[in-house]
Amino acid sequence: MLIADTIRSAISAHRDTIAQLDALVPEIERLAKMMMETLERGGKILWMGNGGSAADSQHMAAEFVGRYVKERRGLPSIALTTDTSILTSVGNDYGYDYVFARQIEALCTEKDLVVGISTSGNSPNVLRAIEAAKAIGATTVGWTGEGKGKLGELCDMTLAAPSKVTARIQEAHILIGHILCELVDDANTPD
Ligand SMILES: O=C(CO)[C@@H](O)[C@H](O)[C@H](O)[C@H](O)COP(=O)(O)O
Ligand SMILES: [Zn+2]
Repeated sequence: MLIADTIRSAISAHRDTIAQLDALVPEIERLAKMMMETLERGGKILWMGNGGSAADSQHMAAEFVGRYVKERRGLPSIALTTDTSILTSVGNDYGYDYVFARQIEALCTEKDLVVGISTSGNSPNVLRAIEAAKAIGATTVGWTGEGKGKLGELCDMTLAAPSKVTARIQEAHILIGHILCELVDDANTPD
């Protein structure tokens, strides 16, 4: 394929995926309300994922703790993907499947909302952490691709980006994340 065709093909697939997000408006609105309720009751928002979804987790926690656009108080949110000492010790001593679950056990309360980001919906370390969060009584949310995977069966709610391609799914996830930031900003700033 010509290089320009590869570029156009990626842009076109991205556009198709993003265009289909209109169907998710009610679910995005529902998740925004769940996040606002979590923060109002003194809970925090925890994020996890692997690879690009680890980067998304960190990106989202930074938007909450720092700021998105508007000036507002810092909002409690933690990416479970960042502490290399925890990740390597838990990975080394218990196995990679437990790197997020152990942090959930240590940090999560029933007031919290836990977001597991997995394009396949089947990453074992994310699944184990969601199981741990459910055992604690926290609210659980999955961001997946269109297949939803096992995460879709486990979580209280799932946002399934309408694509089977990891990169396109990730691109939809970060748009959804930014929309959520805007809604949470609006709820935490005076008119
Ligand atoms: O960013 C990408 C691909 O775009 C990769 O790093 C990707 O996130 C990794 O392969 C992940 O391990 C995939 O895991 P998951 O989304 O299926 O849970
Ligand atoms: Zn990627």
